[in-house]
Amino acid sequence: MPKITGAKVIVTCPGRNFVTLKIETEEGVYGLGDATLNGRELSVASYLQDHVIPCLIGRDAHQIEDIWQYLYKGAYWRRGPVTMSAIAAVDTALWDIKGKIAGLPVYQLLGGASRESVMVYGHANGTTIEDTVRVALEYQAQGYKAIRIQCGVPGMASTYGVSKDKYFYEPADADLPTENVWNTSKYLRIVPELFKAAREALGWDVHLLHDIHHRLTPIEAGRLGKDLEQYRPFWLEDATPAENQDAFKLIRQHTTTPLAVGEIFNSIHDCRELIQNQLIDYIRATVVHAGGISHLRKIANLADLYQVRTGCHGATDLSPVCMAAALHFDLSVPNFGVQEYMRHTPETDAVFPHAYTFENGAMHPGDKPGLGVDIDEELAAKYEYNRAFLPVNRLEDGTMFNW
Ligand SMILES: O=C(O)C(=O)C[C@H](O)[C@H](O)CO
Ligand SMILES: [Mg+2]
Repeated sequence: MPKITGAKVIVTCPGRNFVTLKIETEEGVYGLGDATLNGRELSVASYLQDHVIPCLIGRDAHQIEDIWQYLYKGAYWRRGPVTMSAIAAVDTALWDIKGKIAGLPVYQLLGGASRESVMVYGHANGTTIEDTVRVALEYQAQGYKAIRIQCGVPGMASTYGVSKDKYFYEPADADLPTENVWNTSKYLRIVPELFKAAREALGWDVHLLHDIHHRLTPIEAGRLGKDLEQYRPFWLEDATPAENQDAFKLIRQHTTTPLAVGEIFNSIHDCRELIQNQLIDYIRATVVHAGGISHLRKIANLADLYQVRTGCHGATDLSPVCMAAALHFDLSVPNFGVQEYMRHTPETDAVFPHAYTFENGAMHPGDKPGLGVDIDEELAAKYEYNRAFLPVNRLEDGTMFNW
């Protein structure tokens, strides 16, 4: 049996911080897991270093489910983003090891390919509607079949999803949280205009997505969903904070616009009622924050019973290790919807060489044994950790709000 002989946590910052777990076995086979939690990276690094790795040594790397249950139930203090990101990293690394030993890409271990490739969506953003539509046309020209559109709001200095850089979006932008300011009514006026212009320019054969990023009340989300129905959005994401899963009942009463939620979920319990009551259409949970491949499969299996499809989170703060694992999952899962794909910078790609590819709006994980991703530890060591916080958000009167 492939006994675990060691494990290390590699923190590197090629433009942004990433936390990677590397698990080694006595046969010399090692596996990688992404453990990056944007703005709280060192919490997960410590959780792994101080509370997980000592418990892994000597275990059979093939026993993925038993180790998962041990780390989940053994913690006593269950769930939460730090714990579940740490468990995710272990789970992902063990699937990597199992694939390498079997000589198979991980998707083959998950039941094989259920499709030729994985449809992805890119991020078109701009300070004005015209800017955003112009960038969306560039994505369409690159073959993207699905494009997220986010534009600036007149009268607001900043808004979610609009960055200086057109391709590399990194919200964790300062050593202490940047303070953003928000105005819902200005936002609600511009989004229908954005979709109108986008449909006129791009036509109807491309999927258009939008991320509200937790900033509306349920009734405001119902109104926006209704306003946008004529433009057929593929989904409205994070329409309202989802701690209260019942809140989505109110949105559902007012609109048929599809709803996606879950990038900040870390276990099946965060979305069970949303799925069972068919309050959402896509579940955004992903490998790195929702307990790894093993737990994400359980979420997807529940979702499949209710015709809810996957739409895994894939922002730049999820490392290429997570992207590789997500693509193996996406290729195999029966109720696949779409995969988010925010490109990483060349520096990041150099630290994490990988087999996955993009072509004509779709991706494939490749057929290398395991996940098909590696880490160049020497290069990673050149990029020191650099503390960076996600912004916070206040209303114009100073009230603390949702970022
Ligand atoms: O990619 C998305 O849909 C996001 O909402 C990006 C998040 O703001 C980002 O991952 C936070 O670190
Ligand atoms: Mg989002």
